[in-house]
Order: sequence, then structure tokens, then C-alpha cells
Amino acid sequence: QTADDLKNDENTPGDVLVYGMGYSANRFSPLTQINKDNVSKLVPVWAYSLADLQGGESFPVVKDGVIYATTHNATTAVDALTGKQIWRVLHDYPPESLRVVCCGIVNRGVAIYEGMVIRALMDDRLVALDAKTGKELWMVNSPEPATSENGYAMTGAPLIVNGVVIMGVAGAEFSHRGFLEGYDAKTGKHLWRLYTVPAKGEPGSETWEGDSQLTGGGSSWITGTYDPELDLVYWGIGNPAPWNPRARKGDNLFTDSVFAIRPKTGERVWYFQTTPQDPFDYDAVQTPVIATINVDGAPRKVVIQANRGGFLYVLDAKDGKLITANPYGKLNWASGIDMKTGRPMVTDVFTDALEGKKVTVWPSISGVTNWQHLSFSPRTGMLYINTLHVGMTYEAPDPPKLTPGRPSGVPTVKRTTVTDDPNIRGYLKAVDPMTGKSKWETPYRSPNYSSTMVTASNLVFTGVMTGEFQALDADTGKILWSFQTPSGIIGQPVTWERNGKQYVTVMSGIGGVYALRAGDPNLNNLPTGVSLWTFALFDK
Ligand SMILES: O=C(O)c1cc(C(=O)O)c2c(n1)C(=O)C(=O)c1cc(C(=O)O)[nH]c1-2
Ligand SMILES: [Ca+2]
Repeated sequence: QTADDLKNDENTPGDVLVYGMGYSANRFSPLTQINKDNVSKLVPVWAYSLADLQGGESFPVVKDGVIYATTHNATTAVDALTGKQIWRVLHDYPPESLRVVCCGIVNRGVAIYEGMVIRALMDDRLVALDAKTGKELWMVNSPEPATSENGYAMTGAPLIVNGVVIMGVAGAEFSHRGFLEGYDAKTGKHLWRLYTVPAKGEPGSETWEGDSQLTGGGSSWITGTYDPELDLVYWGIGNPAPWNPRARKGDNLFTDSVFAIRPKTGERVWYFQTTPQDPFDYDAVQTPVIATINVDGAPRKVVIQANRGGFLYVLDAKDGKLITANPYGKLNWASGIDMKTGRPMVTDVFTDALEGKKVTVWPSISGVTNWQHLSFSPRTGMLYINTLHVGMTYEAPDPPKLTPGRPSGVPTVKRTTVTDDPNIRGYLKAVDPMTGKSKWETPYRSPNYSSTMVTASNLVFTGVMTGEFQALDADTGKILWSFQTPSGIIGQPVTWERNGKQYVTVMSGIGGVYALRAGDPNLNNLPTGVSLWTFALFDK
């Protein structure tokens, strides 16, 4: 896993080296051994317990027959063929760090580079372990002011590009000022930091009222993507703080934006803001997926973001120019996107919310999609997106006075959940990136917070909140196979091959924000417990 191996991950289906199954995060595999005809014979090969009750969101990295997976306080290496533990490292952190974890005590995985696995810890540290032994090679603190007391936490997985570890932070629900930063993978030395919210006097600071930018949020909690040709890293930036918008008049740059940055220096080359003065926690963190698709009859390299507010953006990868943006789920806060300015054409629902009036908003605070990663098949040209179908009533009372570290999310607004069909709170959809229209929509009683994965044999894999791991027909949305795992799935399926056999791996283990906070009656009494599962075709 040199820098070049990471760039080539998409073409080497024996390993899964990069978060998102390659730098483009298509979560597409060229493997076809498991197909529509035989997927009914998919059986578990092994399961491994991570001995954790908090939630399993970790992306499994697969390298030379070893799987690396994480929970909030453990990193584990498991034999990919047998599930036997090779090593397991427990990480200690001060329990008070958890005070500023908004949405589930989780970790989304490791990044691998030159014999090391590198991960983040809740209290804003990065640690590098020897991939063979688990021995600690280096450990660093993110520099000031990145402390739990100041509202910062780390839940995401790093992205390593040409020897630079790029890491984001959480904390927009705790009055932080967000940033992205780069570290030297060999030594852990801090190389650069790019704040997502400008300091006083910097360009963009005029889009904040008073001192509001000092605690303005703009997290970077979901891992980005990389295009080696353009040498650009794409990273989604989260919501402004507080959720209550009434003391931060202005566009609140650069929250709720897609960034394109230089991995070596952190220099921002372009940005695209999706929700100026966002009242609804519409973090624009969903992975900016890189693809080459047909635009006006010609192939064009684009960045696609299924935005939390419900619009599906297609941007030019080189300059961030808006190509198209269409709804891919139920929303009522904007009537469309102005193609000239790129701004949402907001409705009364949005303007009333800014004035403190009570409104009914679609989607809810959790979005049309939250962080659950979509997949893109270059074969079908479709995106496979797990969506939520939930709205809310919303009212912003007089806003609180913020200081760094103080809660700036849930307690700052009044909300209740709204559904229009209690039996459908989400869909898995096959969506055309250029129109936002679905080819098919498969309904679910609760939204899937599992990521999706698609294969060249036109199978879409996803997990269900109540624990079923499923394969669907990418052409029709029909559920072809389903296996009940012991807990709910909010993990990230991957597929890989070894000795000519194809395997599928996914983590089971309910947790994350939805299970904690949504009050979804379907999830009452659902057993917790994180375990890692690997499946293959039954052939003996
Ligand atoms: O703005 C932030 O800093 C931040 C961080 C996180 C996180 O770190 O998990 C989530 C959110 N926001 C958030 O808004 C959200 O809905 C959410 C869901 C989840 C999850 O793991 O299920 N995390 C987060
Ligand atoms: Ca958020």
C-alpha cells in the first residue's frame, strides 16, 4: 500500500485499501462471481465479535488476507478467510471526551499506508499502528484549540494521499470552529490546517453576524475523495452552529459546502456552498463521489453529492461549476436550485424558520440522506442511495449565547418528527445523477443507515436497521437475498477476492444518531453488539 497502490485500489479487487473502495468512493466492485443467479447461496463464512455495544460504522480495510476494523476504542486485525483475531489494540481516552460526541460513540475506520494502519480517537488524537503487530508507531494530538473542552471530537476515518494523512473533525453541535488538517503519515507531524469558517477579517467573515463565526461549526466528519489527475481532494463540510439560525445572519461561509483542496498544502482551490444560513443541520458532508458521466452528450469528470437537504448536485470536478441539481427525495424548504448562482430558491418554510415561526419541514434534521454512503455503478450509470423519508416540525426560539464547547445543536431548537406513512421511513433508490429521478425505489419501515455497495454483476448490497444484510437487483430493486445478523446494521459493505473466491464483508451493530434519537418504534428492544461478518457462496 504505497501511494500508488492506493491510487490503483479500484483496479485491484483482491484488496480494499481506501475508504469508499477507492479514491473515487464509487463503492463499485468489478467482481462478478456472486451474481443474481447464485446470490441465494450466499452464506456466512465467519463472524467476529468486536465486544462493543456502541455501534459499528467502521469501513473494513482488506489487505493481503487481513481485515482491519475499528470501534470507538479498539482497533483489530482479523484473518480475512477464517475470522481469527491476529491482534487487537484497546485505546484509552478520557471519558469526558464523550460529552461532545453528538451522534453516537463510533469510529468509521482506519487508513492504511506503508505497513501502518492509522486512525483517529474521540479525543482528537491520531494514532499509527504497525499493521503486522498492532504496535504503536506514533501518536499525536491535533493542535490547539482542538480539545474536547472546546467541542472537538473525531469520529471519521482518515484519507491518506501521497503520504499526507487528511483528517476532519466533528463538533458543530458543540460550538467549535471546524477545520480539515494534514499530517505526515510517516511521523505524525502536523503539516497544515484549513479552517472551514474564516477568522475575523478573512474573506467570508462578512457572512457572519457579530462574533458568531468564532463558534460557527462547519465540521468535516465524513471522509473525502481524491482525484490523482487533478490532484484535488474533495471533502464535504457540515452545518453552521448553532442549529438555531437567528444570531448568525448571512451566508455563514464556508459551512454546508463541498471543498476541493490540494492534499499537500490544504489550499482551497474551489468551494460550492449548498445551504446558506442553514437552520436545519443540513451538513453537506455526504462523500463527494467522483465519476465520469455523460453531460450534454460528452463524457465529463464530475463530483456528485447527494446533499442532506435533498438536492443531488453534479459539479465539474475541475472548477466546481454547477452542472445540475435536482431533488432526489421529499423536500419543501426550497423549490429548486438557481442554476446561475447555485443558490437554493428557498420557500416560506425556510424564511419563516429564520424568523422563529413554527414550520413543518421536509426533510427532517437527519436529511434525505445522512452520512450513509451511496454507491455508483459505471456499468448502469446509477447511484444507489439509502434515503430517509421523514419530516419535522421546527421552531427556533431566542438563540443561546455560545462559547466554545457549549451545546449548539438539539437544545437550540424545538422539533417533533413527522411521517406521511408510518410504515415507510426510508427507501433504497436507484437514482440517475443527471435528473435525480429514480429508476426504482424499495421502501423500508426504517431508513437504512448502512452504506451501499454495487458490483459489476448488478447486485446492490445494503444493511437494514433491524439487522438484515441484503442483496438487491440493481436493475429492479428486488430483494434477492437477506440474512439476519444479530444487531442492526449501520456499517459499510465491501467485497474482495482471495484464491479465486469472492467474499462480502460487513459490520453489524446498531448505534449512531438514528438509533439514539429518532424514537423509531421499529427499533425498540433491538439488541446491540458489534460484530464483523464475512459471506461467500456455499460450494461444498
Ligand atoms: O456536525 C457535526 O460535527 C456532526 C458530527 C457527527 C458525527 O461525528 O458522527 C454527526 C452529525 N454532525 C450529524 O449531524 C448527524 O446527523 C450524524 C449522524 C451520525 C451517525 O453516526 O449516525 N453522526 C452524525
Ligand atoms: Ca451536524
